[in-house]
Amino acid sequence: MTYVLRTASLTKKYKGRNVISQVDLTIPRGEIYAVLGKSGAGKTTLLRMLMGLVEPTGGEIEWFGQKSLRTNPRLYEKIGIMIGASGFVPHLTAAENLDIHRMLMGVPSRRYVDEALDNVNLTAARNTRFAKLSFGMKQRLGLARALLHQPELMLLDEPFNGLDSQEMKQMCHLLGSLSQSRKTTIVISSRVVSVIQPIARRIGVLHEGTMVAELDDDTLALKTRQYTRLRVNDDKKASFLLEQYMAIHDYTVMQPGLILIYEQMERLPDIARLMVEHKVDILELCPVQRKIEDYMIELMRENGRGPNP
Ligand SMILES: Nc1ncnc2c1ncn2[C@@H]1O[C@H](COP(=O)(O)OP(=O)(O)OP(=O)(O)O)[C@@H](O)[C@H]1O
Repeated sequence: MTYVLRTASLTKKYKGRNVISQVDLTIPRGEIYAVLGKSGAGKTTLLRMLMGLVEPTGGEIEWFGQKSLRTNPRLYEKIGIMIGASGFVPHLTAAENLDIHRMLMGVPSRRYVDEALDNVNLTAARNTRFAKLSFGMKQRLGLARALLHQPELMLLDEPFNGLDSQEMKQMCHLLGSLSQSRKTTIVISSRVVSVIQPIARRIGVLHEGTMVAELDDDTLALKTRQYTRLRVNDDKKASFLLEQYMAIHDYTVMQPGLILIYEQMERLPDIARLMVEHKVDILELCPVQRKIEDYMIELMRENGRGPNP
């Protein structure tokens, strides 16, 4: 497998305090990797180190197998960066701003500017001065700049900030299709898990500078799947009844009396009837859809780093 980006024991200290601690990442070509964490977790610091904008205090980063962007500046031709909508000239239009970037990146054809504007739905605003664009439009222009030169690796720090849900969906769709059609590798940071979950192949959960977990999409689907919660006075008898009368086998007895059932969600009334008919007392019976946000909080607690109040 070709790895586009790797870090080993990547660490950043500010004033003697670890802001990023020993982060190991291995990101293969074409993957969308999301760095998830609440405010202050260290996402921007991590992304800025990956962008070559912040010098690590310790550890290593490898881009396309090379250890330094400074001594290999041409690597930037393969990398698209988005840090909000900073660095645009306010009195130039959206298209003019992108054209500057096109020239800087040595992209020969103006067609790329039109294509980038079209990709982020900003064709109609191509002649609008940057200062007059809405916040969301500025964000989208930032993304257009990051993808204009068709980079192999995109590093996007909180690209969804300021976007409405429709715009977020469009951006997710665009990033998903870039990763599929061009095999673009995308590292994206966000505070909002529900936004990035649909497109991320893996999510790294960053908490107080430490990567507390890395979850692939199968694990996430499993951890957040729907189930029926059944609490009874006799879990052995209840389990027997579920298996014998309803052919339910995908369940776990979590603790004495508490059964989580992962199949036949629609048959909740049948479960109730079965238990009553066989004189099993039902103390609780309800469908549960665990939200991914709840799972993340649980994860942090498990790691002894419960979220701040
Ligand atoms: N230049 C700096 N000097 C000192 N401390 C810094 C500096 N940059 C970041 N920090 C600190 O590092 C920690 C992580 O900040 P960072 O901006 O990376 O977090 P974040 O997860 O991106 O947060 P947010 O979601 O709010 O943008 C914070 O405690 C912040 O105060």
